[in-house]
Amino acid sequence: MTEIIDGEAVAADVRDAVSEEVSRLSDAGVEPGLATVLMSDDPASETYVSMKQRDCEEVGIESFHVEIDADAPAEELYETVDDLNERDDVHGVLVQMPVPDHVDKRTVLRRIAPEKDVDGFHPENVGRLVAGDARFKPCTPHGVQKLLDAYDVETEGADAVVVGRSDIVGKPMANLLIQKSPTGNATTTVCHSRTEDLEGKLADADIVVVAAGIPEFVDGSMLKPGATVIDVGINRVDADTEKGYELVGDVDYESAADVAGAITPVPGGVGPMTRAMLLFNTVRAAGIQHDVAVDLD
Ligand SMILES: Nc1nc(=O)c2c([nH]1)NC[C@@H]1CN(c3ccc(C(=O)N[C@@H](CCC(=O)O)C(=O)O)cc3)C=[N+]21
Repeated sequence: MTEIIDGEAVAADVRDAVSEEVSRLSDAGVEPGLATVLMSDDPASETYVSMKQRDCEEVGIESFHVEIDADAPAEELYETVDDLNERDDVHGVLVQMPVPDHVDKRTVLRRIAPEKDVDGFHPENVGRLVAGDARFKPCTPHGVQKLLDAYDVETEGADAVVVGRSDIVGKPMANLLIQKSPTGNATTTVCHSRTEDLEGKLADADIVVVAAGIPEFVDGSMLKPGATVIDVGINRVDADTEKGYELVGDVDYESAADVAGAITPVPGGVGPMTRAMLLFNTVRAAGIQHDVAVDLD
């Protein structure tokens, strides 16, 4: 039987653990706060940001939100980040991606104070992760790691294939999988748009993480029977539904579920974990900034 990996359930457990740490911080006089910045008219981005605010409320994290006109000068975004960096009540700063074309993404990511960079995208935090001394693990790969752990998926010595090499998912995911740790130690292959023989790489994979950004890119015929399949894709495709679209992953769920040993659904798989790990990082950030020990790992 194929096991369906319940991201909502594991995310709820993470939120419970975060809530407890919020209480401990509060006893120490610290109220953790997260600021989200949105510079986009994209409806999906608006949905995600409002979900993040709702999550904060649920666990007792103060949330602040700044919206900037999508056609405002880039400097306005940079200065907003500077202001949030300075504020004592803001422990985490997240600038929702993507930002408009006239904004330099690298400048934004460098401008966020590394100790408030709860996405883990600042070069200092990327470097620390690669060096095996992570401060904030990027939320999506960290969430995947938690899912694998929660479902006792053995990574040690496993053959893992990551499909996609983005800075926010593919690269950090591969880094976590190769690390010398009980949740790492996998033999990891990273495939991407120039990979010659994706089928050949997937055929032997015990763990497959797909973050290609292409709807239903991987299907069951490409998987090793019993493989654990983690679908990071969240694609809105036009459909005759109330909202006018449906969410599909980067994996063809029907065919993959027939072959896989365990699989994440979309929605309800990796997405909720990404949001939960953001709360986790925010509480860690507050702990670091106020020198209060936080019991999360
Ligand atoms: N600075 C930054 N940090 C991010 O972490 C970030 C970002 N920018 N830009 C966009 C992506 C995307 N992302 C999602 C997180 C959760 C769901 C999620 O919870 N999805 C639900 C469904 C949501 C729905 O109904 O649309 C699910 O999969 O079950 C989706 C997408 C975070 N991102």
